[in-house]
Amino acid sequence: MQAKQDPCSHPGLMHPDQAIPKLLDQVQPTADTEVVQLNQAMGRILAEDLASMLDLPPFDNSSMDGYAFRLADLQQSSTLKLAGYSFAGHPYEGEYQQGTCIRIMTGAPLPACYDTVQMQEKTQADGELITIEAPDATGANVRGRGEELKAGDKVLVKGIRIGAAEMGVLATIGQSQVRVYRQLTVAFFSTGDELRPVGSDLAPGQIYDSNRYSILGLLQKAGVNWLDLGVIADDPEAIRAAFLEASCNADMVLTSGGVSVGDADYTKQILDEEGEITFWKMAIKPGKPFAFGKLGDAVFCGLPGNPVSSMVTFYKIVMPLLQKMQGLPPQPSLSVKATLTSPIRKHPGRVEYQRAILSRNAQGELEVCTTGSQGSGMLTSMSLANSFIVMPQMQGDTPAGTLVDVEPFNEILS
Ligand SMILES: Nc1nc2c(c(=O)[nH]1)N[C@H]1C(S)=C(S)[C@@H](COP(=O)(O)OP(=O)(O)OC[C@H]3O[C@@H](n4cnc5c(N)ncnc54)[C@H](O)[C@@H]3O)O[C@H]1N2
Ligand code: MOO
Repeated sequence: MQAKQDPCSHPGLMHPDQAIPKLLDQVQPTADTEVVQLNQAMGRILAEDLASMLDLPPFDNSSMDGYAFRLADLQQSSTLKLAGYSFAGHPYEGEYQQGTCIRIMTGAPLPACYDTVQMQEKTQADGELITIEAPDATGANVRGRGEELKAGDKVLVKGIRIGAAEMGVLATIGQSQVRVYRQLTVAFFSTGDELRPVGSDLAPGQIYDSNRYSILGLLQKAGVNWLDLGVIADDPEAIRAAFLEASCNADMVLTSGGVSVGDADYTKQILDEEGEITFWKMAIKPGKPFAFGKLGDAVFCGLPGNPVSSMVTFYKIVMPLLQKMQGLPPQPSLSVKATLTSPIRKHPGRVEYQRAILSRNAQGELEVCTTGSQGSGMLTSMSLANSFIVMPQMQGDTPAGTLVDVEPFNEILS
């Protein structure tokens, strides 16, 4: 018997693997850049390749608290005479004398002509006479000038997002300012007469506007400015006015709700009049009625109103669009195979992103189960999950024990 088709699917809906690259072709990376102080650079996208201005480390130095000496001197005697001190920031400035050693601290410059360091624990001090256990090789416990990087070596490449490690690397190479791409602005509004702001009372038939907050969270993770246009009533003129304001002030106009076929679903209709819808509906669950287009110079993305649909379409479609517009290269998603521990119910027709918990069993093998009911209004299915099970478009019901594709959430969703 043939599996029953997904009632929400219909022939001609494009597979996300085909549709998303087509949408990506319709947006361009910003060309605008600005210079920011290093302490403002976290999360920004680097707009230039950067080479080190210095050797790293900039001078030979000790990796241990101990004594510096010439290894050859230890062949004459294992006891050397203390000739001076080298502290981090206060190098030894005397000359090398045969048969001597220098008290040296971690990070302190290795004095010229001394070639090796022994850690304190492998030495014995008797006044100024230091007995040293010979290390295996010349250069032991020495971090050589330029061993990490030579001046002129490329350190960071254009198009990376500056994270905590990059902040440190930039400081290490002496970069007090950095050129980054302009931060994009995304204008957001939700539509729906049933929506009320959190903190207010609910009348019968009303619900809280939760998408505003889940989408705000995602936009913050995306590293863009957020222009909040609030909740717009299901009124064509109010939606039109919001679109016009948004398109004048933002690189992307993002909306939630009103993209399906209901009597009050005006978002798509008004956008058709004021701008251009170039794409509507793909074979994805949840999120089929996702809409895409242009509004003036801004890109338009219409997220379906169902709370899980809006998050999934943001993650799978809007996020890669924003990444490209920000100047980031494509960020491939990680996929692993895991064994289903409970059956999955699915109609053939759309690729499904089932919210799931990925873990390792006692044998160390990857296992996965769904978070339970998968209704696209059930936002707790997202908050319980750490991954998506990605079910192929024409797959039907799937028994426990099947090996399935799983995409662990990346930093955007965690
Ligand atoms: N006859 C059909 N009906 C529907 C279809 C279809 O193909 N034919 N598609 C369904 C699918 S799939 C989806 S997804 C939804 C999307 O509809 P809209 O984008 O028009 O969204 P709304 O109708 O405005 O809302 C849907 C649902 O989500 C709730 N919602 C909306 N906004 C918010 C918000 N900001 N915070 C929390 N919850 C929100 C809203 O109350 C509705 O329950 O259409 C199906 N229908
Ligand atoms: O595409 Mo919808 O998100 O299934 O409810």
